[in-house]
Amino acid sequence: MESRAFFSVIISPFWSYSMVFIAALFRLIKTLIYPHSTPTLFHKHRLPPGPKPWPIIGNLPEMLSSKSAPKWIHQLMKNLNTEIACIKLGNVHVIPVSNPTIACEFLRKQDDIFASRPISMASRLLSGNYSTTGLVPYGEQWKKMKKIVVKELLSPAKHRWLHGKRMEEADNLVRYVYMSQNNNEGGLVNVRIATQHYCGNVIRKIIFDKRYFGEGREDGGPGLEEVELVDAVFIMLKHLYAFSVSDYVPFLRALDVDGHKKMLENATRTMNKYHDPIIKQRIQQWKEGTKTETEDLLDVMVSLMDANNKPLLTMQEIKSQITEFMIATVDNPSNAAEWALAEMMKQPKILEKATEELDKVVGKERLVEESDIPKLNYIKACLRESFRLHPIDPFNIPHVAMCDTVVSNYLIPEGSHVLLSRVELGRNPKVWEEPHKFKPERHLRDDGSNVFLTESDLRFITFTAGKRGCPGMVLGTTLSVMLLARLIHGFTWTATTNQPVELLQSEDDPFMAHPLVVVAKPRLPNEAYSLLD
Ligand code: HEM
Repeated sequence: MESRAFFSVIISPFWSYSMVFIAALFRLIKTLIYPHSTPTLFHKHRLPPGPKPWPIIGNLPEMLSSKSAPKWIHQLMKNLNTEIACIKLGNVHVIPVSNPTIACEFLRKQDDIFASRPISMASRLLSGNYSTTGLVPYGEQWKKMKKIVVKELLSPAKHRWLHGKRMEEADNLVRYVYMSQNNNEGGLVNVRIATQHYCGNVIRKIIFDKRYFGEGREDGGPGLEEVELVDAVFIMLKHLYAFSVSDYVPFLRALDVDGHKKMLENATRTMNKYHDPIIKQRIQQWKEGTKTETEDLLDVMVSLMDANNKPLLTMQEIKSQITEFMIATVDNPSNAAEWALAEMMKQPKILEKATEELDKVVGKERLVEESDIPKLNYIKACLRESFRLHPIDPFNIPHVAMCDTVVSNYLIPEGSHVLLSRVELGRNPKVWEEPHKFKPERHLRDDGSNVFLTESDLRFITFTAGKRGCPGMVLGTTLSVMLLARLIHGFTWTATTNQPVELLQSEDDPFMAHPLVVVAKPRLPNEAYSLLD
């Protein structure tokens, strides 16, 4: 009798409707929080450790009250004693990582799942509404552009084809430093200007076959136009993936609360002002048949045809891909060379060893050539050390999870933004002995074999690995090595008495706090520089 009463309660219509309603409510709430969740993963695994999020806004209040989002994230990981964390910004799970084994799980083992990029105000603006390669979420557009970039624009054959243009700029670099001489005392050189503009000149030269947009300068230095353009590139870089609050709180988007949008629009306008007329004219020339010879990468882009003999790239794709190449080329090599030279000046034995290598491989009768690069292992070790210790960005470009998955036994929900920490990977004390010391020897191999700038084990970040790995590896290596090698081989470098070299990082970004301004004196016989006339 009692059991009959019990079952009649259980199955009474009121109770069964209530149970169904409660279950549906739970499911709705969960779907709102985790729109595409995989139930078993959510049962079995926890999110990586992290601060407790507020409803809806997540940990945005803590992030906004910190001076710098990257520093706040890194400090938080230290406080939690973790090498992988989960921070909620609005509805987005942000997953910072500072351990190479975990980093390899994301970018090598589960590369297919993490091959997308976030949607953000800055990436949309800079990529021309996602018409490029690097800033574009995974999909057909990315596949199309990556194929073109790898096979048509940055292929080994194109790299060889563009050798002459790169060498012209390597000579211009030496000319610019050489022309700073007053008398036998040497000349004062702002190394940051020399390195940033060398990179800007090379990419401009190989794309547009042009180094100056305006009159230029006698000494080979940047004109006003080039200064304006490179400044615009660094504004773009600073505000791309810069934790803009409106990316996490959609209803704030129209307000541009942190002013990032305005700054990016101005920078884009500057770049377009110089690039657009050249691109438009070139497209016209090819259309009219007044240009038929392929002389630079812009010609290659304009003349690529699809199966129906129609242009493969739209004007927007050409414009935006060129902007992306500019952003991708200028920052890493210039920053690595500036920091490397400063570190080497602080440890003269290292500078001496690098100079000895250069004299042995190149001699003193000529300047460094690209064909010397394979033999310059110590120079490459110095550059690796600079990339490890002084990365230009605190984090790698974000990768986005395309479905729920488990990494390092933690749940990583679909849509998570994975941020490999360039700073903390390179300085992880479990991986690197004396992590804060500039010690190029750690990158030399016992058997004396070739040193590369690539680091596929992700113990620090240069070009990363996998689907979204950098397609500019060869060009990036060439630029970095030629830059540092030519500066060190061609000149002796000393600090001025009133401005000693200080290895101090800027509060706001990964640059040296003060540009490296030091005295350069030619160290080769005059004949070695004669080709520069
Ligand atoms: C030393 C120089 C360079 C370094 C250290 C570097 C580093 C990187 C890194 C870390 C990424 C992101 C990889 C990832 O998401 O995991 C990347 C992507 C990319 N880089 Fe580079 N890069 C360099 C030079 C260049 C150059 C010269 C170009 C082209 C002119 C270039 C074009 C690209 C492109 C298009 C992507 C996006 C790839 C994709 O999303 O599929 N990079 N680079």
